Amino acid sequence: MTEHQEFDAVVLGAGFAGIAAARELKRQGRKVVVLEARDRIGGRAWTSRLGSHKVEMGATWIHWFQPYIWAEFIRAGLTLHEDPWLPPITIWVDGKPQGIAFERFRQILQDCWSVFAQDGETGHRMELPYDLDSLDGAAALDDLSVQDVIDGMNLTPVERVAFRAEISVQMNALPEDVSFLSQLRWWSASGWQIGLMIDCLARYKVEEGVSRLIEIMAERAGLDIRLDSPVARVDQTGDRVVVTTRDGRTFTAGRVVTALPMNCIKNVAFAPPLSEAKMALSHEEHAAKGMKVLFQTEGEPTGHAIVAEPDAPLNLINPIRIEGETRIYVGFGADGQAFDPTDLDAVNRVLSDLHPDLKAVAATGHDWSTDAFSLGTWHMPRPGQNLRVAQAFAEPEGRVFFAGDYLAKGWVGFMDGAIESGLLTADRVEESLRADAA
Ligand SMILES: Cc1cc2nc3c(=O)[nH]c(=O)nc-3n(C[C@H](O)[C@H](O)[C@H](O)COP(=O)(O)OP(=O)(O)OC[C@H]3O[C@@H](n4cnc5c(N)ncnc54)[C@H](O)[C@@H]3O)c2cc1C
Repeated sequence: MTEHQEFDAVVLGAGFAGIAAARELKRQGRKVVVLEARDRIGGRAWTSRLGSHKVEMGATWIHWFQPYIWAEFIRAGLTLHEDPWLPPITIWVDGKPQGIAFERFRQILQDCWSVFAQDGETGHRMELPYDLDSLDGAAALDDLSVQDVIDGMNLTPVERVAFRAEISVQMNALPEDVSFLSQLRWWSASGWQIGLMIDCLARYKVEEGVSRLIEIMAERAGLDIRLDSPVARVDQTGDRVVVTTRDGRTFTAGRVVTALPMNCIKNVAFAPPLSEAKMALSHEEHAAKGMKVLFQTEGEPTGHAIVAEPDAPLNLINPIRIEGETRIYVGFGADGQAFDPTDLDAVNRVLSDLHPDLKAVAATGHDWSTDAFSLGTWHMPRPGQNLRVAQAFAEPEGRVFFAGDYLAKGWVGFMDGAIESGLLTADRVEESLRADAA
């Protein structure tokens, strides 16, 4: 193909960060194009189906504590769905299942989190979620792993399983692979209370689906989006940047917004090359490469919630929709390769090890970790990566700017953080385009 076009800005990636950035720039009167590798927008937010039921393969839950996504949800005029609370919980401790009441489970988590994040006499370890720069001893907190801190806690066997399982679900990774600071940031953003944190992370979702939400954002802005357009190269020459797709089309602009997942940046050739610090982070990747499976059961009298150690193929399952005799469950595990979530037999082998009465009649999921356009699930910094990401991506590289869930000041690894980053980056791009004209 020989297509060649001129723009004020080219945005790479049509996830929430890219769509928010493109919309903002278009509102400033800029000529913008969005180049998206997939045949749909939304990136890691993708509403699909399990039989006749709508399910979220990626991003799901939103909350009014997440100001950017909440504003979009309200403006879009969509409907809130509340997921049911946990049914009777079975927790696996020392290889044996035992029942635990939800209130007791929640109290264990609150107590463990309070010790973990050192509230009480010494105050919260991180008071201001949006202010990493002024956090005393941030580097030392970032260098610790979640497991390093758990090792210093004096936990009973039940507490240990409950806390490690819950925090592994949040991280979609093992506790030894994730920075302590990553989880302090989440705890701080959700008001230092377990009830609020559960509400923020896994209670309310968009009935029509997150795909519909981002489609409304793009449609209302009238964005020029080119699907099936994976970007191969970004060349900065003089005062222009030339973006080349894998099929040879070129798009020239004054600025480029790279709104790709951090893990995918390495797969685009930049000339001049990006800083070593940026490339090193993209090659190291963040830690979340876990499992999300959705499955359907029929005719269960009460339903099940199951909690197991992080190294189990699934360490938390819970029903998220009940319609008559039908239950739709979600399950999470730290290893995205543990089994194939689209293979019903494989799913049922895993479920039967967790509870003899659990049998799925349909199942689905998406392998985000080997998907070349995500290479992971939600952004989850490894030890040391929170500060390194903030430093490495603080400045653009010439005319190439960066946005994504990994660059949020607040909700890192969320749709909210992706929008926050897209908006702030668009402001910086606009400022620099105006400086050109001055
Ligand atoms: C299983 C799962 C569960 C999640 N649960 C939640 C949740 O409940 N709540 C929540 O808020 N968040 C959740 N998230 C996280 C959320 O999906 C992300 O934080 C957010 O969608 C990231 O937006 P983004 O724009 O930064 O990146 P992305 O959505 O990944 O967008 C980047 C875009 O770049 C495209 N791209 C990649 N490479 C190229 C290339 N070479 N050329 C062109 N385009 C390219 C991709 O296809 C993609 O569309 C979840 C994610 C997953 C995977």
